[in-house]
Amino acid sequence: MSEGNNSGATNGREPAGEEKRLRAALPPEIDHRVRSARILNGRAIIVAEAGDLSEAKREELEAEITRLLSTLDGVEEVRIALTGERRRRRIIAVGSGKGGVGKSTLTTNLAVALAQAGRSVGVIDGDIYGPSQPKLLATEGTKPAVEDDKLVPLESPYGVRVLSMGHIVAPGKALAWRGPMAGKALGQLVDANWGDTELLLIDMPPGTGDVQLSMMADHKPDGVILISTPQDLALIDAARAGQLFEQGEVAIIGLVENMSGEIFGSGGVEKFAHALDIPFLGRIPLNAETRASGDAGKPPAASEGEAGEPFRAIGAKVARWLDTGKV
Ligand SMILES: Nc1ncnc2c1ncn2[C@@H]1O[C@H](COP(=O)(O)OP(=O)(O)OP(=O)(O)O)[C@@H](O)[C@H]1O
Repeated sequence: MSEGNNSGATNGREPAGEEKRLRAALPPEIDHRVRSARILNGRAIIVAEAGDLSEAKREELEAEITRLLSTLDGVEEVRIALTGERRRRRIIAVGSGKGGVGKSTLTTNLAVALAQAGRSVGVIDGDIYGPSQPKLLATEGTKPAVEDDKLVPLESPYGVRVLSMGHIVAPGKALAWRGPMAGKALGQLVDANWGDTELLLIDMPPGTGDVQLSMMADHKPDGVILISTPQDLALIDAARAGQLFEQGEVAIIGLVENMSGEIFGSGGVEKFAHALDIPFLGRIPLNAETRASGDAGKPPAASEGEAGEPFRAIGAKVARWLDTGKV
């Protein structure tokens, strides 16, 4: 299938430029499926991944690509090859050393930002003892259905599916659970009927306890994002959490600084990331709107405002990591 150097003859454009031009005509939710795009003698040839799609959805995808590319200059015909390979669902854990550093807020908003960029994303609230995703993703008080012994994730209003222990057990009840039981409960959330969800973000409980260990044993994440505030103590704990994942051979996608600003300072996390040779993913300022919209179940990443911007930027890096293994 490699005809790299004789493609792009049309209009004298470089092949790389042609690929860019074709892909730019596709919305992100289609573009991220594209594995190659080129023009050969007026014919646009697109290879796209569709293993996770039903037959009807594959046809829709083909029709949409054809419709969008047919209008481009120099494209007389569109040929599409859909690869049937079913993509494996990816799991990314969001972890921190300390509680209260904004791990849940990051998980929610990252999920929303990635969903808006066309990914099919689910959130699992791994914080069995203090679940916050039902509130953050506006699904409080809703119970998931069970089909064939599996939980059916809830659809949040933001295009992200979600499952939390908070949807299943009465508030406070899980507090009495011992580690192994909590680990098992988390396993049930991961093994739920996630359908065509391609990415699961797991809001991990803080620290390095039993739940983390059983997660590594049973549902090893593909990567972990660590979050910390700029204070030294939080950073030291974050490094410890990072070590646990590293020992489990889970890739560290990078470190996020939260609550940057006058109170906690700014930039400390980036320096720390460099020192540990971990990619730095970005900085989320301390922002009253971020707190208020979290409490109201309206993630900032769901609207166009400034408070959503850092999450979109981090989301773009995570998307790159998913596609290329680098941020
Ligand atoms: N950048 C920010 N600006 C303002 N408030 C924030 C920011 N990030 C998080 N918060 C607020 O800080 C509190 C703790 O955040 P969050 O629940 O996301 O942290 P966590 O690390 O998940 O905590 P826990 O370990 O308790 O689950 C919440 O009230 C949240 O709204």
